Amino acid sequence: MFNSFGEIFRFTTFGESHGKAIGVIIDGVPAGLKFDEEFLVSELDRRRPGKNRFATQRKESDTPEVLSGVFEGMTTGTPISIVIFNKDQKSKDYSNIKDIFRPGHADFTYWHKYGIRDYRGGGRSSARETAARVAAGAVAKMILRELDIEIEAGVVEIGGIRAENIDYEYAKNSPIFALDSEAEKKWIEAIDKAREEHNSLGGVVKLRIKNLPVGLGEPIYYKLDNILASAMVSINAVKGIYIGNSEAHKLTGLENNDEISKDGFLSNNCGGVLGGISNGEDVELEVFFKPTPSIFKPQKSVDIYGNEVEVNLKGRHDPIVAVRGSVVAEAMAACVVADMLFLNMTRKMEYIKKIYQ
Ligand SMILES: Cc1cc2nc3c(=O)[nH]c(=O)nc-3n(C[C@H](O)[C@H](O)[C@H](O)COP(=O)(O)O)c2cc1C
Ligand SMILES: C=C(O[C@@H]1CC(C(=O)O)=C[C@@H](OP(=O)(O)O)[C@H]1O)C(=O)O
Repeated sequence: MFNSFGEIFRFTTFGESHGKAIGVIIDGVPAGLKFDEEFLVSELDRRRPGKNRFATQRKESDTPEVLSGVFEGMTTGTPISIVIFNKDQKSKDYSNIKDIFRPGHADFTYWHKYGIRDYRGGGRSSARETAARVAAGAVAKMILRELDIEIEAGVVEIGGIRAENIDYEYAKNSPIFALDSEAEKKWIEAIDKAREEHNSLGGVVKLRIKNLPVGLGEPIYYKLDNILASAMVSINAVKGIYIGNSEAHKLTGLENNDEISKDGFLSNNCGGVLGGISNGEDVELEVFFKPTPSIFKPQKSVDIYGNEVEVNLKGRHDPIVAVRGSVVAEAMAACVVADMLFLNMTRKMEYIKKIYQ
């Protein structure tokens, strides 16, 4: 596979935003891993909608039910399936846009591709699906924890306002996962203003992976940065990523190169990846989210019959996607790293010999 992930640790999600349930089936988890259900619940809680005014007001508890793959608190090596039942759909809110395409959302492309569309809350294209990804990410994190690999993320930019001081600890208790307490005040004002004006904002998430060994990633077809990029851009509303210093393209070679001493690298502009392979430094990236497409302002569009119409939306929507998106980005990074670790093992004779000794 050239540009995707899921060679060994892989998952499939299912379900629609207003259907009965959403869920995930995870393959490739080794047997004998302690399954921390409390942690799974807490990860889903970090992403869940309806928690505060910075998120959609849809109220879902996102309580997971583990259906398979776990016995007496341990993984069995068989597929782990997790289901989350939808509780607060309010599908009627979407009846007036049943035949109309929302600007910026996937309604137009789904209709033209399939000729049939679950219009209730965007169906499969709704980021409700990302709850299932966070469940997969929680399982990946359970594996990574055993190896002291940690993944942290938070918001570094909202509405064009950039953080000046990055503090990952601060983000853990911020209602908007802000990486900077000063910027947080300005961001909250900007989000409140956008909500009052029935508009939305975009943002950037910064993410780091700590304690990775040197050597994860393959030289051409399965580069660590390539696969991280693919995983991140697969998240709804993500339009790009940057590996390492996002100002690097403005620097000279001398400024940008990370010099090396016998104790290690003297800087980390490369974001922990050289030639597609981890170099042992923190892997750092930025993830760019567009503004939420569903806004409460009249906009021009067409219906499925080709008539020009004015769109007026109801429903409940995030005033900014990047905030909850930061939890989804962490989950996707965890899945990529778990997969890369297992792949790395299968590509080294010394590990394979150890397993068969
Ligand atoms: C966590 C999260 C929450 C989102 N919430 C909303 C929302 O409330 N309303 C909306 O229109 N889009 C929301 N989106 C974005 C849409 O799902 C996305 O823009 C849409 O599927 C079209 O895909 P694209 O933007 O990648 O082209 C959210 C995305 C994420 C990651
Ligand atoms: C329900 C969630 O977020 C949803 C993401 C979303 C979208 O279009 O992406 C649209 C809104 O919901 P609906 O699908 O009902 O239109 C959000 O509330 C969730 O994250 O669990």
